[in-house]
Amino acid sequence: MNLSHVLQVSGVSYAYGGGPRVLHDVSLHVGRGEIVGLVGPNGSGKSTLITLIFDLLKLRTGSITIDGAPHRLRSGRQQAQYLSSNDHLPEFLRAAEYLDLLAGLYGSRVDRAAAAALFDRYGMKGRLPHLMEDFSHGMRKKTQLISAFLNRRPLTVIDETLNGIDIEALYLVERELLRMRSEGLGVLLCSHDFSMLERVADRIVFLDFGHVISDVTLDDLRASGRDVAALVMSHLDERTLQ
Ligand SMILES: Nc1ncnc2c1ncn2[C@@H]1O[C@H](COP(=O)(O)OP(=O)(O)OP(=O)(O)O)[C@@H](O)[C@H]1O
Repeated sequence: MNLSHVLQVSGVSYAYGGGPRVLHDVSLHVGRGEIVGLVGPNGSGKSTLITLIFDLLKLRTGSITIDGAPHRLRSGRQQAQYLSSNDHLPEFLRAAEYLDLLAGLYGSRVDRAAAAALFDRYGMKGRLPHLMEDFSHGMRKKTQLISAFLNRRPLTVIDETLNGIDIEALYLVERELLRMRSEGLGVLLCSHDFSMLERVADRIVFLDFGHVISDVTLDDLRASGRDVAALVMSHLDERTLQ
């Protein structure tokens, strides 16, 4: 086990029910103070992998540790937070109550002043006491993100959460992710937005049909004269020709 990794996925394979395998011997890691972009075509297995990391699907083959602890144990699970791709938040809660609920999961309390300042910065001034049923799609996503910024776990996994937020918020989120990195926190960022990944990620893991095709640092990718789109497209071209 490498103690400098906040996430270690080793030899994970998975099949739903009696179906075919959708993940094949997947290994990847996220280091402390590292942002890793997870990319891959639709159906390549990104969400399945994330669901396994958070023990929402039962892992049968391989192992996963979070901050050095098995992902199934409370000690591991409490070190990670997950921002899902959807905007399904408990609508009967006020935003402040939602932030309290999530902080409570990690045994902490919300810093009210910090929460209000973030709501203000993300264009939602005065909305903390409001029911989330009145929030737009982008406001729900920003509320999820603000919760993650307040809770600051060693590992944050973001599954397409940035879709649908405005450009100003995206800029603020990118800056906050870089700040988290500088604090030694790890982020697994699953996205189809390659230009955003190129601005913030240190490394890219590319999945296709449940296989890790490539695990490369942005520095090495740039040194080879390619970008993330070129990495993906060259593989898809090869696959088509086979
Ligand atoms: N609940 C399920 N039951 C059976 N098969 C599933 C289920 N969820 C996903 N799959 C299959 O697993 C494979 C991987 O799907 P997954 O959702 O993990 O891909 P993804 O990379 O997250 O895709 P996208 O970019 O579209 O979100 C696909 O073949 C999909 O059909």
